[in-house]
Amino acid sequence: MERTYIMLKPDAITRKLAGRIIDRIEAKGYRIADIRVMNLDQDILREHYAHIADKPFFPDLVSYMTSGPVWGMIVEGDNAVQGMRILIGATKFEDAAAGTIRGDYAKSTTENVIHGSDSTENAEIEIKRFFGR
Ligand SMILES: Nc1ncnc2c1ncn2[C@@H]1O[C@H](COP(=O)(O)OP(=O)(O)OP(=O)(O)O)[C@@H](O)[C@H]1O
Repeated sequence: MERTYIMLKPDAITRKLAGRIIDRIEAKGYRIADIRVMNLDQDILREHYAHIADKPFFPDLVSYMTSGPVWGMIVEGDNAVQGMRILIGATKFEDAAAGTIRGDYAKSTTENVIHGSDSTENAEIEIKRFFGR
């Protein structure tokens, strides 16, 4: 059993896609072990996105991620980290395949609906960051 940190981003919530996305996660056999509605601030985003904080698109990313609440989730299952990344699809909007969550719903590379941890190590760091455990 593995766990990963998944976050439905503000556009997923305002566009009322959360139910459909959670359906796909559960249909794949994963379990939502915890869920939390949060409003993120600049400080936590600087920490979470430290690897891209110097990129030119970072200010747009912060205004997008603070534009409304996000739903943070702990998702559990076999190979959950890699499996969720496959279900989510590519970061680049134009590369996200049809049938993946981003391929079907993302409107741009920034407004891309969902986040998933990229390694088991980062999953544990992110779960601690957003759930404190
Ligand atoms: N070239 C870009 N232009 C605009 N926004 C970008 C770009 N690259 C990344 N982003 C935004 O920053 C987020 C984090 O980028 P990262 O490179 O960590 O991709 P990711 O691991 O697929 O995404 P996430 O960490 O959200 O799961 C992306 O999900 C996207 O919202």
